[in-house]
Amino acid sequence: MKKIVLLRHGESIWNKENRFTGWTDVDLTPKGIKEARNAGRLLSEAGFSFDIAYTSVLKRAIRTLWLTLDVMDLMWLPIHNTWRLNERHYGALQGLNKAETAAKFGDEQVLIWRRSYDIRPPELSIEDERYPGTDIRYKNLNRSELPRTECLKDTVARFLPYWKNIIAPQVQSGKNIIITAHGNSLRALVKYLDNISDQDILNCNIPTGIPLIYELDDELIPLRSYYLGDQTLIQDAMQQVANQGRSAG
Ligand SMILES: O=C(O)[C@@H](CO)OP(=O)(O)O
Repeated sequence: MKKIVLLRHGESIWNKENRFTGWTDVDLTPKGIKEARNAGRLLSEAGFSFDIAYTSVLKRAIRTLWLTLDVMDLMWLPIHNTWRLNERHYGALQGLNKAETAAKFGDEQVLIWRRSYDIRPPELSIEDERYPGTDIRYKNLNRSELPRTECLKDTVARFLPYWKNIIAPQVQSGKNIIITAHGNSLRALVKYLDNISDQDILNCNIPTGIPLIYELDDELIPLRSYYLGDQTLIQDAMQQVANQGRSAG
């Protein structure tokens, strides 16, 4: 049996401010730092160790991984950063407050933008300062790879080649791996692994800073998956993520 660990970054500044984040490179809050350290503790206590780590090119995920590995005394571990694990690009919604956007456009519309599988949020123009084309970390990407907005289906399409060609062969060869990434890039992987329908993925919300363990057979088909930690708190944390897109009244 193979095991992989998926970890969403700890609380970020824009999680706390309830803003659509996407590819915006915001850092962790003090609570997010604590969550990342706690993830390391939970993993150590459960006897996990790793051979390779994968993360995005966004600091909230990178720092979460560093803190987790620090607690586990694994800072020497090779880390592979890829834009393919970045959060889903939220287009022109990036920076807007989620509850205010729901008050303006309705809870239903915001739920569609946040969780529908194949409907994209409004896109950025390439002149917009939020467009990733001028950011040096993406200089080797071509125009067609640089998103102006993404739905989850787009995130699945850009992440899956990396899973299939880079990560899955390592898992199959027996390496223990951790993937530290984002709510929606991890939903993309969960959808693929568990073969969740386009409709049902709407109800999947991944909380910050809680290790999600997948046990897989030799074909990398999941045998079971579970979060490490207090299960009641985890259910609450998932519900909180779902509620972020609701208007206050
Ligand atoms: O804003 C974002 O980029 C994501 C993750 O924080 O949010 P949501 O859960 O609304 O998809």
